Amino acid sequence: MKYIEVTMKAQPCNETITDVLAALTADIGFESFVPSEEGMQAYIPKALFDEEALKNVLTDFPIPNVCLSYTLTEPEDKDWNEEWEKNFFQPIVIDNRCVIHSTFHTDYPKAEYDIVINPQMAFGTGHHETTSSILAELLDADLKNKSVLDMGCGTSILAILASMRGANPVTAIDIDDWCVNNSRDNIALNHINNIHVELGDASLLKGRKPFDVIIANINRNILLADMPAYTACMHPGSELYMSGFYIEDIPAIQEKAESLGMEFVHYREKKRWVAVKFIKRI
Ligand SMILES: C[S@@+](CC[C@H](N)C(=O)[O-])C[C@H]1O[C@@H](n2cnc3c(N)ncnc32)[C@H](O)[C@@H]1O
Repeated sequence: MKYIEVTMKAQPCNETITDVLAALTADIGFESFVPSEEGMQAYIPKALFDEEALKNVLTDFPIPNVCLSYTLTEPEDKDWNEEWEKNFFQPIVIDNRCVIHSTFHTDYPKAEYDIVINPQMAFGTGHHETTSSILAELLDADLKNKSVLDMGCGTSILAILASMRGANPVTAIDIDDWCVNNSRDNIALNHINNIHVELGDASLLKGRKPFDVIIANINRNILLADMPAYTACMHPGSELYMSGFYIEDIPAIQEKAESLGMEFVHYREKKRWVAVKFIKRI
């Protein structure tokens, strides 16, 4: 898949501004973000790129007195992958229990769960706050023999940890064929054989048997739109973990979830990004 690289400059520039910029551009389809001192580079599949939507995000930027500009390039897939792997992906340890590294890392800490990810263009190395918060939730959850669905699986990092923690069977779904292929590679790299990967969205869930646990790290608007499809394949007691939105989005997410018979359990916050846990009651 061809990606567009957009270099955005903000004046002034700080972490809050790049976080808000990442959240707003994620809502219009951007998938990967690399902050810099002057702003950030963001990546979007060429097929999804809508320059007018980008201009609107920059024009309507909610933080006052920020001057924003952008330039576009179309990087070669291979160059981008090599660049990203060399410069941006360092091994990461979650809660002292789970290490995530790539095949090109030789020196990384040992941990109870050792996950190998070659992310290429897919989202999900454990570095983003949303991924690490859900990984931490999965480390705390009882997943033994539970059926798990990972919606918006990206690299399938969450599905892989769920499987390592005893979940069975595991289904991983992503709307992006690059992520589906990358998931299959990562699942094989980790010698896992109970994750079934599918290309598509929430419409694939119609008529499915209930899952014991559903994980969805996507974004606020997609979660609000797709939550009815998720809860339609849950039973009383099923757990739903969601991330990809900010702390101020919790009331909207909670209201929707409760209208679908879900009970709020708790949330985790990292740099204003949150992961929430719900249990289906009816
Ligand atoms: C924020 S990434 C999360 C990746 C990974 N699960 C993680 O936690 O790091 C969101 C993923 O959702 C996928 N996605 C976007 N819209 C979707 C939809 N409607 N249904 C399923 N997947 C979707 C994107 O392609 C992307 O891989």
